[in-house]
Amino acid sequence: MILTVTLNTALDITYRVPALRPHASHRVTEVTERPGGKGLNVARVLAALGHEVTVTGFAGGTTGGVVREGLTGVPGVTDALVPVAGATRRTIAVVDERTGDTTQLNEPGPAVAPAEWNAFQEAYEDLLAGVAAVALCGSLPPGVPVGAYAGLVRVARAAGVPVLLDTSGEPLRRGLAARPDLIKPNADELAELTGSHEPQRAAQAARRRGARSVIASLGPEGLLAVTPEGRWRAAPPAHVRGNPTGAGDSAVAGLLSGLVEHLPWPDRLARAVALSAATVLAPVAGEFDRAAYEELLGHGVAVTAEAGAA
Ligand SMILES: O=P(O)(O)OC[C@@]1(O)O[C@H](CO)[C@@H](O)[C@@H]1O
Repeated sequence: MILTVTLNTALDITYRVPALRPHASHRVTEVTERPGGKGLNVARVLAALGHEVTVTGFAGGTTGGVVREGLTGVPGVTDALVPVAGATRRTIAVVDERTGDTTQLNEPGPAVAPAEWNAFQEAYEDLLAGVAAVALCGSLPPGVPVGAYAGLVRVARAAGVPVLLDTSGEPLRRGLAARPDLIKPNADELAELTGSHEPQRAAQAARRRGARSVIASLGPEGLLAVTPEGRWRAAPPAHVRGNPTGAGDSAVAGLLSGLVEHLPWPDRLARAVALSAATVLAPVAGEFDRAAYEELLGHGVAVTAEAGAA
């Protein structure tokens, strides 16, 4: 069993428009709605790979109800979301059909009361018993303390559960000090965290600040892994075009599944890159194209060792 935490769950709404233009009114040609927030995306991909997953975090209001309803039909996913009085947020992705570019608008999320945050922390401790790994994913809703992830990392480590942290900004900075096993920042998040725009150097700096392993996602160039066991780059065969929403979450699912299956790093990275690219190729944001995934895993992804000590 794997646990994913999404404190700021979302109802992800994707609009397709012929062309997105500022100041203009648009006719939406297609609308899709699905349960979102990074940890829920990670959970769906893990379940599709055959893992049993429990999801927790907060859900409330009508949107929270829609999110929970949407999870009921997903085999392998158990809903352990904690109720909150405020309404779960919506996020809007607007896809420009002409260019394929996506513009993302994320609401802040519900205000979480101190009693609700305490209830979550109690539930989290109970859920950690017996899980093989936990992923802490995404932004924090208002009211949740900025050091929340640091606390959740500490509790997981005390319980002996490997912990992956996928967030940004101050919550990431504070979370690092609690020494997570793995972080998966993108190049911008890593630069913001460390002040270095050179991914190798920035990843090493993030390790010095507390992360055991750093897997930097470099967009179309794939992943850079800096770990105590070595350094690797993993890249898809060619530039993959499509909607990148959820591609990072699929990479997290690949890394986490590889961790609990005790795969060697190169295999974990190949899986993460193949899943990520197959998510970009899928027509619906946050889902992956299984045929493309298998094809990429078979021949497509190149994993190369990098020189230098980890
Ligand atoms: O606001 P956050 O929590 O950072 O990101 C939320 C979000 O944009 O990330 C996912 C894609 O990675 C979407 O499902 C989701 O709505």
